[in-house]
Amino acid sequence: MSDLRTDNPLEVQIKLIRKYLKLKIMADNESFHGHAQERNHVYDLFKRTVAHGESHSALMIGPRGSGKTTLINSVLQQISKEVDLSNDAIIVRLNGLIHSDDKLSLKAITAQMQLENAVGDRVFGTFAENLAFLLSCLQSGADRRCKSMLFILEEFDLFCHVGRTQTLLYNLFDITHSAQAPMCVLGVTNRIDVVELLEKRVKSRFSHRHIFLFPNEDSQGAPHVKYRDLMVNMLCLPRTKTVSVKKNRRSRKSTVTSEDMEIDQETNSLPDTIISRHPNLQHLDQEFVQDWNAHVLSLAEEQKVLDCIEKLCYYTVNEQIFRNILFELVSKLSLNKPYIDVADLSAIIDNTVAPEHRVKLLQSLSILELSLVIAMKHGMEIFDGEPMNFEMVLHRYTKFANSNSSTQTVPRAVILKAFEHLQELEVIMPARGQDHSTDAGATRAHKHYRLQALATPTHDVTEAVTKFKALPTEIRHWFGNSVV
Ligand SMILES: Nc1ncnc2c1ncn2[C@@H]1O[C@H](COP(=O)(O)OP(=O)(O)OP(=O)(O)O)[C@@H](O)[C@H]1O
Repeated sequence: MSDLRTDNPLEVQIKLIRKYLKLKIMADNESFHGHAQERNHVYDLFKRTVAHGESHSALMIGPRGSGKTTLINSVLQQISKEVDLSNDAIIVRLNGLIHSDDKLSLKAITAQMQLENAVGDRVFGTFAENLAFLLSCLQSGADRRCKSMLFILEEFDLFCHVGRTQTLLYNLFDITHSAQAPMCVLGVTNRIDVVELLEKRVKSRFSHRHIFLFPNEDSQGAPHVKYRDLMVNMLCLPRTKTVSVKKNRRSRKSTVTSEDMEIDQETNSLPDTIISRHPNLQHLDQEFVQDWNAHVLSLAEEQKVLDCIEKLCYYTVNEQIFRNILFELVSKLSLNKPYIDVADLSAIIDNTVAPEHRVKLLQSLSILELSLVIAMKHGMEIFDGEPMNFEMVLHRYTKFANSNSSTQTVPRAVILKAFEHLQELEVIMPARGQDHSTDAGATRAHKHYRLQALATPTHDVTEAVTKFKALPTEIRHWFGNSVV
């Protein structure tokens, strides 16, 4: 409430709008749209497990930010309204990034099943024994009915990583395969080849049920039109009934001359769970809401907005990135700027995509990698843009490092690794005639001697070095003085 203490009613409303929209864009991880078939599939698996005690396993595969987790949350939300989820089932969520070995996973499973006390000081011979004990603890009631288990394994590919035993997966899939207990194991990943990572014994117990979530696959029409509609639904504020926006008397920018335009009310409002945590949001003035919605609709009609979104879609169709853009846009709202500015949208999209991307990539390099880029830039300046090989770059870098007592000496193998990483990132690329197998000489040449050229414009390197805050001063000086 404290941030709403101001006398200016317009300012209060803008703050409320900003807060509401920020929550809607970022904090709402339950409202899912599209992919009805895939969603039904997951719903079906979970519902059968919880309501009929069946056992299932499946993998959900889709690129980053395609809404995999949101889909699962929305399904669980729906099922919780239909059955008593908290009493009939236990949901265990594991993440391959956090639960990096079987011991940690088992600890998390025990904690999420609330069986720490039951386990106590007990020592188990094998992983399977431990898991069987946990499951037996769940059998309750006169008929020894077992609670259903929903295992959601995020970053599933990391559970099958090289050097990691797949005991957890083996045991979970074994339970679903032999239907020992009502259990659904759902692995979530962005690696399409994930099944290839499974051990033979694990693979044979997996149901091979795949649920793919590819952006745009389920929608007709161009992605930028879909995103434009998403923008309208994200930015519009909810009203009690289906919204009918007429040209508003106070909306200076509104170009909506049409009769009524409808806003999809289902995806438009925040879930009650979020609203109840922020009671202030109910103080939104309906007149402001109407005015704001008219503004958003008029924005969506502008050709420039569509062009900007089309440009973004050319580079990426990741909804998470699009939401980040909307979030930044909403954050700019203030008393001096009560409406969304198309110029801001354009600038944010430009910042998100090229050419700033290259500068950001350079800034994300390690100090050693950036030093090699600088060494290469100097070398190419001296030799009139001639490409250089690893030995030449190494020579320039070592010369600088030796003349600078504060620069750490790095083993040659580490420098070579950094050089190869630059190649992978395509910051440097094989010089012409070096990249095709037809050039037998070049392919036969040892990798240390293959000629490489800087693939990034030098002004990008200059910009990256200038803006690189953590760059040691001597490297900054070296950059400005190629003779060293
Ligand atoms: N179809 C969708 N419906 C609703 N929100 C979506 C959808 N697709 C993406 N999002 C939004 O995009 C963001 C990322 O979604 P989410 O975390 O579910 O993706 P993910 O596929 O699980 O990503 P990761 O692979 O990184 O775990 C969230 O803010 C989510 O609300």
